[in-house]
Amino acid sequence: MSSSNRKLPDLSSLGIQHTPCIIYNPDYTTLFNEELRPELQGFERGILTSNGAVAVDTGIFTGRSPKDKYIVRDETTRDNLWWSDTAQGSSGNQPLSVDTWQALKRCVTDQLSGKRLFVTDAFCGANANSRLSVRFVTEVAWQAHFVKNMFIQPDEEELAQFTPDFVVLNASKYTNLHWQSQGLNSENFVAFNLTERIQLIGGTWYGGEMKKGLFAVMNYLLPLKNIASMHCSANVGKQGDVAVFFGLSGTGKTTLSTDPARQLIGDDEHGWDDEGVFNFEGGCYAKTINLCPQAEPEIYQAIRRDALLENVVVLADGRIDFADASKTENTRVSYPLSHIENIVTPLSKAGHARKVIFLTADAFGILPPVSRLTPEQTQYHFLSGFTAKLAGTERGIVRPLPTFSACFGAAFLTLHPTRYAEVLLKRMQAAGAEAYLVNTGWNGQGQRISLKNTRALINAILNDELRQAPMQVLPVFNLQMPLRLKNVESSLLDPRNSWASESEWRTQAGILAQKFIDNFVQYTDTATGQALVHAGPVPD
Ligand SMILES: Nc1ncnc2c1ncn2[C@@H]1O[C@H](COP(=O)(O)OP(=O)(O)O)[C@@H](O)[C@H]1O
Ligand SMILES: C=C(OP(=O)(O)O)C(=O)O
Ligand SMILES: [Mn+2]
Repeated sequence: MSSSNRKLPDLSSLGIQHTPCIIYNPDYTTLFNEELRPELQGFERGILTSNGAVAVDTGIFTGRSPKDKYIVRDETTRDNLWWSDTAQGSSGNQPLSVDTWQALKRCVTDQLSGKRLFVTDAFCGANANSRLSVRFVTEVAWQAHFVKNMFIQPDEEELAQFTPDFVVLNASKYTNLHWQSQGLNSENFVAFNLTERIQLIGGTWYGGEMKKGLFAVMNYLLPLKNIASMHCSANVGKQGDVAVFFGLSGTGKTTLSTDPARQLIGDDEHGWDDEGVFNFEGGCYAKTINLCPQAEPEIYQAIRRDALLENVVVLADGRIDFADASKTENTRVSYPLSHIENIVTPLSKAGHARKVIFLTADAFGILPPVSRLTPEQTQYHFLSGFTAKLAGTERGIVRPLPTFSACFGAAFLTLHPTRYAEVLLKRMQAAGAEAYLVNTGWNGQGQRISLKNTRALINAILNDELRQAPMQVLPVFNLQMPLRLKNVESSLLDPRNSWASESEWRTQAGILAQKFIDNFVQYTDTATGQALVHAGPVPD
């Protein structure tokens, strides 16, 4: 049954008792057979699709549930975490008492006791000196498959020496009926204890909680070691030129980093240390809504045996209807990096980044498709993290919602945003990196810029055409944008052209500028923050 002959892990020290059977580090064939077992019921059951990949439904939760996320407030975290209940802005880190943690842990370990369990050991982080050795315990086969796809798979030798330094206990089948008396948000919880180094999951089946959960843990550990921890994708060109693409969900990190002309490092979570940029993950998690084989051939072809589809509609003949959003807009596929042809191997790492691209999906039609940022604007826009939240990835978001998400990933930050800005700035300065803002969103007519045009703009950044292009300055936002580029129509470069008149653009730009200013107030209690205000928009 298990692909590893090693001694089975001891779960009783975690409080999990009477385990009749452990499927330990299952290989892909074992997982495939487990997921398709005909007796499986409900959300546990996989369906074989015509391209060879298994598809599952993740239940009521088809996205993360940020309101159900908690971190134990104790000696480890009390003074250094970015808590949700401080005056300095609002983070997603809701404090949990040690007592409630213990109660939740008991419920989770009770749920997992006496069950046939999947145990998966994997790394988070490509570098031995900063990676986490994570043990995932789940009842559900496809959850083990998800983490096998998304995290870095140890080789046989590494498995033989594997000692977990973080444990994820996933009790997605458990419902917490005591949530009200415990002062929690709902019967679902995603809870972290950084002293015990354990994540508990109850109620939600969404695999993204494990993926982004460990990202939040890396976001805690790495900046303390002066390593930048970044919500970005990354790739490297033939000359060894590394680019990172920051952006909130749906802005294009996965799509735009998957570029046949450049080797992919990773699509979502990276660190930047003295050697360069490295991936935390071993796989990609791509959106599949309206996936078009012509526009995104690499991702389309990655959907094959060993990939795991989520919440897609599978037709009677096994084909997938990628246009069907009836379960969710956030249909997904996870696959190991090896499903993409042009990747960095054997480790997903490369040198220092020369280009830092901030992806924003502006739903207001105000920001230019591409602009070049000064060092101050880089810090300002990194701390602001403006974008529109797209439907699907988070519970309750059904239409694009303008939002400011610090460091383009506030939901995953464990420390105050300025910590990430400081480390990134240091790394960028040392590498002589330049920053650009790329708007992958909508214009004044409500049309989204085409993938083809965004790709052309990204190429112009990466091949330095944009550096040499004649520039003009967009008023209000004071952004430097190119007047002409070879492979895109010039009129597209100035967002004002998509409005009926310049004055209409100006009116709306003023409204958006005010939102930036209101949001930035949270940073103006320090001299550094004060000094950055002038790098932001100035309404008329
Ligand atoms: N101009 C564009 N740039 C990037 N993505 C676009 C564009 N137009 C449409 N899209 C679509 O938007 C989605 C971007 O999502 P994705 O790359 O998964 O974002 P992220 O990885 O940042 O969450 C994809 O479904 C992609 O096909
Ligand atoms: C999986 C996620 O990442 P992204 O949408 O950025 O790819 C997420 O935010 O839950
Ligand atoms: Mn992505």
